[in-house]
Amino acid sequence: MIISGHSFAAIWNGIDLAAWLVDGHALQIRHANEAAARLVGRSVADMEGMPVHGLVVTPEDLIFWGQSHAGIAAGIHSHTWVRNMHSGNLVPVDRRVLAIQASEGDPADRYLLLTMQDRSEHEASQRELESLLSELRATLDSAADGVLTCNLHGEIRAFNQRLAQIWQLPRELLLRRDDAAIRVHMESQVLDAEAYRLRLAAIAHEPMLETTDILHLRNGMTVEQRSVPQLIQGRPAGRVYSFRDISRQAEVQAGLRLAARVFESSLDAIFIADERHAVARINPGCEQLLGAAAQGVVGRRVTALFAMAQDDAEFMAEVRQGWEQAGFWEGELRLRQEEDAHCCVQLSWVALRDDAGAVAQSIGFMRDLSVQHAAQKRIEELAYSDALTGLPNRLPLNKRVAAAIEASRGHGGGFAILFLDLDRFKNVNDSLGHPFGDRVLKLVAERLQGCLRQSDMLCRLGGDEFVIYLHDADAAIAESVARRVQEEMLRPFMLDEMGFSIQCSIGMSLYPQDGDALDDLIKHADTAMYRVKERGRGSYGFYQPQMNAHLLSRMKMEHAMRQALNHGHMAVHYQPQVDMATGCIVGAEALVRWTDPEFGVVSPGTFVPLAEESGYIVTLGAWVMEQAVKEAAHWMGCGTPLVVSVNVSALEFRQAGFVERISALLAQYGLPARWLELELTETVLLQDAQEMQQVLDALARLGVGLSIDDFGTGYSSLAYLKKLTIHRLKIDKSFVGGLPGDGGDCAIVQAIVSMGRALRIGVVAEGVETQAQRQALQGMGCDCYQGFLCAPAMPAADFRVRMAEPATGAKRIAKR
Ligand SMILES: Nc1nc2c(ncn2[C@@H]2O[C@H](COP(=O)(O)O[C@H]3[C@@H](O)[C@H](n4cnc5c(=O)[nH]c(N)nc54)O[C@@H]3COP(=O)(O)O)[C@@H](O)[C@H]2O)c(=O)[nH]1
Repeated sequence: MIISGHSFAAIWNGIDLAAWLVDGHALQIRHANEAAARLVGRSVADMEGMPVHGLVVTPEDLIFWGQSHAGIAAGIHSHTWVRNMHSGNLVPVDRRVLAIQASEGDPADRYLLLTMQDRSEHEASQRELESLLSELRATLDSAADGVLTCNLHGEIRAFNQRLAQIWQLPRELLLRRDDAAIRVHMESQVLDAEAYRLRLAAIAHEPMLETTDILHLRNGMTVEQRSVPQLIQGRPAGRVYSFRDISRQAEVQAGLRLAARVFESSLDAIFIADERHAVARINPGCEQLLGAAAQGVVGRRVTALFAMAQDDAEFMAEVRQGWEQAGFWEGELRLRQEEDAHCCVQLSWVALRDDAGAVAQSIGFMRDLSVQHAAQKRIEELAYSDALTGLPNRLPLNKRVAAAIEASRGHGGGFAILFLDLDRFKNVNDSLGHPFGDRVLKLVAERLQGCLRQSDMLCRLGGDEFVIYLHDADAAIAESVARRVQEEMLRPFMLDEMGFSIQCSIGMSLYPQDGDALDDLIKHADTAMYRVKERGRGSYGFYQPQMNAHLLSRMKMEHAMRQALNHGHMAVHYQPQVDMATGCIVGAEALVRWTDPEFGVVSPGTFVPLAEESGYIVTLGAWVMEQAVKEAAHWMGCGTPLVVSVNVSALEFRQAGFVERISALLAQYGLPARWLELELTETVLLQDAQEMQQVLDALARLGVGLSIDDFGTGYSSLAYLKKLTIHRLKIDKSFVGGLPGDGGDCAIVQAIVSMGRALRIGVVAEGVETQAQRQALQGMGCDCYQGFLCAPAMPAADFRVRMAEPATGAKRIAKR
C-alpha cells in the first residue's frame, strides 16, 4: 500500500507520540508532529528548522548531540527531560532515537527520528506508589503489634520490627530470607509448640478463616494472635497475622480473677460500699457473719449494720477523719446479726478514691473477734486461776493478802497461811498415771474448799501444793482448820470404784508475827510443812524461827554429800544373807555408808532420800553398783562366789541405757550375771508397766536376779508378781519386828511366804534380830534371812574375813 503525502501528514500528526525528524548532519529539526509541539510548548512551525540544541536541557543530551551519530542504527532508548517552553516545566520523557539513511551511499543524507513519550503521569504514579510503600513500611514498623504477611503457600512476604521483637527473632533470621527457619523459631517459642504447629496448619487450610488465638511464649509473654485473609478482588491471596503482647492485660485479668476469688472465698467478712456508704456487695464470709443473704443487705447504709453508741453522723465523721489521715479507719464494733444477736468485730474500713481524690467506693474487712475475746477471757482466767482445779492461783492470793495487810493496819487483825502438801502423791502419779493423779487433785481441792469459810481463800500453787489463806485467824483457828483438813483427807475418796485416803502435811505461819509479806509467810509455812514431813508426815505444825536454820543445814548436807564420793567419804558395806535351813551365808546386800568430817556418820535413811530428791542418786547408785560388782568378782576369784544384792532407786532404773551399763560392768569385772541381784521397791515396778516390763525382761535375759524390797509396805499388787520376772521377795523388817508375838505381823509374813512358795519365788526376811524371829520365820517356811542376828552390814574387808572364818557365825555356802 502506498501512502500519499496527505495521508502521511494526517498519520504523523494524529499519533499521540511526540516525534521529530532531525537532520543528522545539520542537527536541525526538519519535521515535528503536533504531539511534539505540545510536548515542548511550541508550534510545529516554530520547531521545524530549529537547531536541535535549542531543546536540550540536560548535560547528558548536550554530550549526546555533540558526538558523532554514525553508530546510531539500531536505535537508542533512554530517559531524559525536555522543557515545555509554554509552562517552563521540565517534562520527563521516554526517548527513542532511530537513525534513518535517506539515500544510499550519501552519508550526509542521514536523519535521526526522535520519538518521546511523556512520562509525567507514569513518574507521578511511581512516586505515589513509592510514597505509599514507605508510608506502609513506616506504619508497619511503628505499629504496636507484630505483623506478618504471607501468601497462600505460606511464604512470608513481610514482617515488621515489632514481630521480630515479640518473637525474639535472631539477627541472622533478619538478614537472610529463610521462611522455614522463621517458622521453626516461632513454633519453638510457644510453650505448647506442637499444638501451635497444628493450629497454624489448620488455619492454612482455611484461606477465608479469621482467627484469634492466645499464645503463651517461653519468654513469659502472653500474645494474642489474630489472622485475617488478604483479599485481592474478593479472592484470598494470602494472610495477615498480627501479634499483640497482652501480658500486662492477662496479668491484670488474672489479678482481677484472683481478687474476685479472694473476695468470694475470704474467711474475713468483706463489704464494698458506694460513695454514699451504702452496701454495694458483700462476700459469702460477710453473709455468714451477718446471718443474712446479700439481697437483704445490699443498699443499706454500712452504719446500719452495727449497733453503736454514737449516732451515724458522729461515727462517719470519725471514719472520714481516719480516711483523711491514714486512708482507713479501724476499730471494734458490735455487729448486728440475725435474730437480734450481736458479735464483736474488728472493722478495717478502707477508702478508695477516684482521680479527683473523692471517695468513690470503700471496702470494709470484718474479723469476728468472738473466739479472740473468749481466748482473752480464758487467758485472764488462767492468769488468775489454776487450770486443773479452777482454784485461784498466787496472783489473786497476793491481792487478797495485800488487802488483808492493808486492812489490818486499821484494826490490827491477823490472818494465817497454811501450806499443804500431799504425802507421797508422787507414788499415785507414778503408779496410777498422771490423769488419775489430776482427778485426785480435783477431789482434794473440793474437799479442802469444804473445810473453809467464804472469807478464806484456797489456792493451788502447782503439783500437790496448796496454800490456804485464813481470814481473821489466829493460831487456834489455824490449828482447828488444819485438823479438820486432815480429818477430811483421811475420809476415803472413791475414784473408778477404788477407795483410798490421802494423807497431807500442813505447815502454818501467822501474820504479823511470822512475816509481813505474803512471800515470807508462804516461805515460813513451807518450812514448817517440811519439818512436818521430816517428822513422819501426815501432821501439821507452826513455823518456828529456828526452822530456817534446819533448812540451811539440809542444803549444807546436800553439798557435802556431792563432795563425799570424790573425797573418799563414801563406802559400801555388805550385810550377809543366811539360808534358814543350813545357816550358810548365801549372799550379801550392798549398803552405802557415808562418814563426813563435819556431820559424822550420816544414815542412808537421811542422805539416800536427799540424793533421790536432787537426782544425785544416779551418780551415787552407779558408784555403789560398780563397787558391789567388783567385790562380788573378787569373792568369785577367791573361790567363794556369793550373790550380791544392790538397791536400785526408781530414778536410776529409769535412766536410758541402764541395762547396757549393767551388762558392760559385768563384762568389765568378769562377773557372771547370776551373782548379781537388783533390789527394787514396789514403787519402781509400778512406774510405767510396759516400759518397766521391757527393762525387767532385758535384765532377766541377761541373767541378773531381781528382788522386791520392802515387800508388803507398798501396793503389793499380785498382778505384777505374775507378769514380771521376779526372783525374790524381801519381807520388810517392820513386819519381822512384830514376830512372833504380833498376830497381824505373823499373818502378813505367813501370807507373803505362802505366796512366794505358790509362785516359786524365793523369800528373804530382813531385820531379823532375834532367834525367836528366825525360828518363827523358819516355821512359816521362809527361805532366808538377813539381820543383826547374823551381822550388821560391814566393810568389804571385814566381810571377807568373816567369810574366811567358818566357825564365827554363819557358814558360807554358795548356792544359786
Ligand atoms: N538406792 C540405794 N538405797 C540404799 C543404798 N544403801 C542403802 N540404801 C537404802 O537406805 C535405807 C537405809 O539403809 P540402811 O541404813 O543401810 O539400813 C539397812 C540395814 O542396815 C538395815 N538393817 C539390816 N538388818 C537390820 C536389823 O536387824 N535391824 C534393823 N533395825 N535394821 C537392819 O535395813 C536396811 C536395809 O534395807 P533394805 O534396803 O530395805 O533391805 C534403806 O532403805 C536402804 O535400802 C544404796 O546403795 N542405794
